[in-house]
Amino acid sequence: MVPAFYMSCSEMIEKLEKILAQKSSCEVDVWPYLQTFSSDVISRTAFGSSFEEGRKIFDLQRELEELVIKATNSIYIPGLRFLPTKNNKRMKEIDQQVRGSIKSIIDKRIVAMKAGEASHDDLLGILLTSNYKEIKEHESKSFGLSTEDIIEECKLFYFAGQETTNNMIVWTMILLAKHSEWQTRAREEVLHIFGDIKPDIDGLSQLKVINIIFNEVLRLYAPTILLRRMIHEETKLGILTLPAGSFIQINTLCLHHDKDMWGEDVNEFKPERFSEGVLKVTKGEAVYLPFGGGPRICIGQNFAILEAKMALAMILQRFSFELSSSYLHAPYNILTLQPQFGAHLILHGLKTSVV
Ligand code: HEM
Repeated sequence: MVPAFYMSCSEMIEKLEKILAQKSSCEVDVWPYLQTFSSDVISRTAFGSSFEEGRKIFDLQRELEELVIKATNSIYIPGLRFLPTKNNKRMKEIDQQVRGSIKSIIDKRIVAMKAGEASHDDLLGILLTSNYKEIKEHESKSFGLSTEDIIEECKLFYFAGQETTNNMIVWTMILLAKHSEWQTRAREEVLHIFGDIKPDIDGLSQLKVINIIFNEVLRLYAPTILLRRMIHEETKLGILTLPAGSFIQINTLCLHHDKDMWGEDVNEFKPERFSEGVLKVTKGEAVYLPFGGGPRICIGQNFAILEAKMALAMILQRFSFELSSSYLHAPYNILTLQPQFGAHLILHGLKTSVV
């Protein structure tokens, strides 16, 4: 996992350094670079050796996501989604291409697995190996996952893990660009722990300032702002009685911006509120849910935090940054909470040469 984070981040840094070239500073919209970074991380961890094929699949997934966003933003006409419009045809085409490509990777892996050659250290390898064992144990294909299930798992992994994590990193960069004192503190911590060497897992787990910065970023700009639940039995909630079968939505954004809970400075960026831990500030109440809660809590939260720490540590080692005058602050929620017009920052190259 960590080598995948490092490799993908090095590629991103290289591109940013090329833009800076001989200049000491320049304006860059960092948002697309962060999107490619988190997408590459997921391709590498999901498909390992089949990374390049995975990357193509995820490019298609991203195109599909943009078409879904376009459809969501247009006027709702009942039944429109069944008509053969240009958008609908392309969405169908992409879906078929994605399924075909994942299936071809799976087929190749199964052949390699049977010949004892497949790698087991990526998501696909782990899924296929455990599935193979399950089917073998029960001597029946009705156990384990079908190829369709595995395709869906790979797609879910991308949707759940890519956009959310790059949202978190992009809002962190925007907030640190705005609050230079926290950017300085974060960089001091990174340089104190890693100096100019490559970040490793032990060092990443020591990053305390960056931890509280992430907590505050996830409070102010939680990437997933709605949690959905179906109630299975009649439930009392305060003065309400909710019948079985009710569908409820919990708005994380409202919880995270509740003055009664967080105080008058609720809308301010103050990472120090988390300095004694999440439990202390929430007093044990379920009012901070960036990763959801209960049995369906996000399974990728540690993955996401580690990935974001690697990215931020490497960025802070190489660049300082501030908001550009062309940055427009417009958080908008389309599947996840994104900066609508990108993240235009002025990057300044630092003189550290990291190995
Ligand atoms: C900052 C990054 C992330 C945020 C804010 C986030 C947030 C969430 C939230 C709010 C949920 C719903 C939980 C609930 O209903 O209680 C969720 C579910 C999920 N997340 Fe994440 N996530 C992030 C990163 C990731 C990553 C990197 C992965 C995979 C590598 C991932 C995989 C999943 C999966 C598979 C689920 C569904 C779990 C289930 O239904 O049992 N997430 N995430």
